[in-house]
Amino acid sequence: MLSPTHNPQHDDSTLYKVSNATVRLSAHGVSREILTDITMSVRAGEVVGIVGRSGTGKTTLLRALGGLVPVASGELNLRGKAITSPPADVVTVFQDYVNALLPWRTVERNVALPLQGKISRRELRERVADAIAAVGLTGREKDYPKSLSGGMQQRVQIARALTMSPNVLLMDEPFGALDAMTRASLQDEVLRLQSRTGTTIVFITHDLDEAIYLSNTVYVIAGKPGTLALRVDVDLPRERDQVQTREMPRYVELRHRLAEALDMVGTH
Ligand SMILES: Nc1ncnc2c1ncn2[C@@H]1O[C@H](COP(=O)(O)OP(=O)(O)OP(=O)(O)O)[C@@H](O)[C@H]1O
Repeated sequence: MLSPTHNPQHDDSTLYKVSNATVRLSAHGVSREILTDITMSVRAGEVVGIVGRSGTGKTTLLRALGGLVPVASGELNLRGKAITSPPADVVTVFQDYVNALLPWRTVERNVALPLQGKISRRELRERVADAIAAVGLTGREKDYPKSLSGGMQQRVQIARALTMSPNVLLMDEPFGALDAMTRASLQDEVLRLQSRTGTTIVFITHDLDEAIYLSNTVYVIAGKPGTLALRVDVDLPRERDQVQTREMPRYVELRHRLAEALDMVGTH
């Protein structure tokens, strides 16, 4: 289904390059600096996790990467070009799954929406079925969003993003609404898909374990305005396992460093 692109082991070409970027947003006529002095890069095929306390600007950073908000100063480049509008091959999965789906369309018709009329009906049917299977919703194709749990609705949104075969997938707390079991299996499904397709993923999570488990690199955003306080390279074997990976001494060490940067040590 998804076109093979880059493999992180063999390709370290820079996809995103962000240098000293500042993002300002205005509300009620007052402009405020939300992010300051952001410098980061994302390689093609990398999985990058962003963690940080509430209100530090994680969603704003993701929106900037998706071309949905501009940088006020500094640079934000995708493949060497400044981002001025949402790039065609970048797909964002929003936190607000309730409003992300069209209530009058069934699961399969929601998933099919972005590609309708753009590819043959046969290919569309196949891609939709693949994506629905990938998020574990086979059998629910004809259901309407309102008859699904919040977690299932979020999975439909993820399936819709997958059918688009994006080169870059930006996800804002994609698994936040899911129960622990579903969350673990969807994490593994995303890892499998990612290693098969080389899709670059940048995602936000409040869960340090999820950040380490899925990522090659984790960034901590802290402060107001938010800035990148720490970058952690997750130098664990890329083959992750829900039990073994989390028991590795290195995993525990990385978790501790992140918790310290988030000021969680001693309180959790
Ligand atoms: N459109 C907007 N206009 C003005 N300020 C905004 C806008 N959107 C967000 N903000 C402010 O920017 C700051 C960062 O918000 P953002 O949603 O990026 O943080 P976050 O780290 O994703 O938070 P959370 O973890 O709670 O989702 C907050 O203080 C928020 O009030």
